[in-house]
Amino acid sequence: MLELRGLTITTPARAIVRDLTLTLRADEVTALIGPSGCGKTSVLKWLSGILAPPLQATGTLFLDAAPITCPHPVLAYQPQQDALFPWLTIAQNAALGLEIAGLSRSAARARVAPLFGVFGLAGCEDHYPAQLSGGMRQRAAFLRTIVQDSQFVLLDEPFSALDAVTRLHMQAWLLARLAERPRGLLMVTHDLFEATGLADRILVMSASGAILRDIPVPIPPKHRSQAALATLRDTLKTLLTKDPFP
Ligand SMILES: Nc1ncnc2c1ncn2[C@@H]1O[C@H](COP(=O)(O)OP(=O)(O)OP(=O)(O)O)[C@@H](O)[C@H]1O
Repeated sequence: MLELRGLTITTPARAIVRDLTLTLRADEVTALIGPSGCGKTSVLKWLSGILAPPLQATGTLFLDAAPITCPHPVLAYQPQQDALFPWLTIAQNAALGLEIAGLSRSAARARVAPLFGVFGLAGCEDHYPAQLSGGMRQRAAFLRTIVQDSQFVLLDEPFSALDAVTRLHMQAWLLARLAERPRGLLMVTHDLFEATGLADRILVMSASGAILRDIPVPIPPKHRSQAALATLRDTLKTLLTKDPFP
């Protein structure tokens, strides 16, 4: 279990996140939703250890009740921008996280290779990021993140650049993979269909940077239909539109 206690993030002008506390279970998908600019990305950046000045933060993170500092190998992070290295090929980019974690180059390449076809990237292994579409780059960045062994995965709008059909394919792949090997996911999304379709719990942030609601999704993923989730989506929409701007 990951427990974040008392996270406050400030710019030189104001507090954007205020005394935020949340827990992530190692086998649960948590969606983090909230108005644009309320601080969702900043929370993920802090958890991944890359929150940079002028933003300042105080807060404490516990892994199974022991304090840890970030970055920490238990957490993998996919930023909102794909952050692929432009001078590396897609195969090199995809394998990078595994190599940093200590796998040999050949073992890392062998681990990522089967996923190029699954993610619609077959034939692009030796291309550079600039040669790919935005959606392809986002899938390559997702591949680089999800192949890592970290028990917790932070995803910042991981499918936002994908067309509707590809997005459904990637979501179905992710659910199937999580059913095989449960992991703790924290996923920022603006898509209420995505949040209700994938998550076990939905955290709603307020415009003032606090957790407004922690809402369990009571239906197991394989039994979720659009109709069954409509009421929950309406509830979320109401919460989000009440206070739309920070
Ligand atoms: N480097 C920075 N300097 C000053 N303010 C910043 C900086 N980075 C972010 N902010 C401010 O912090 C607030 C939270 O930004 P953040 O990106 O975390 O929000 P968000 O909820 O992820 O937004 P969105 O949903 O639009 O991606 C915003 O008001 C933003 O302008």
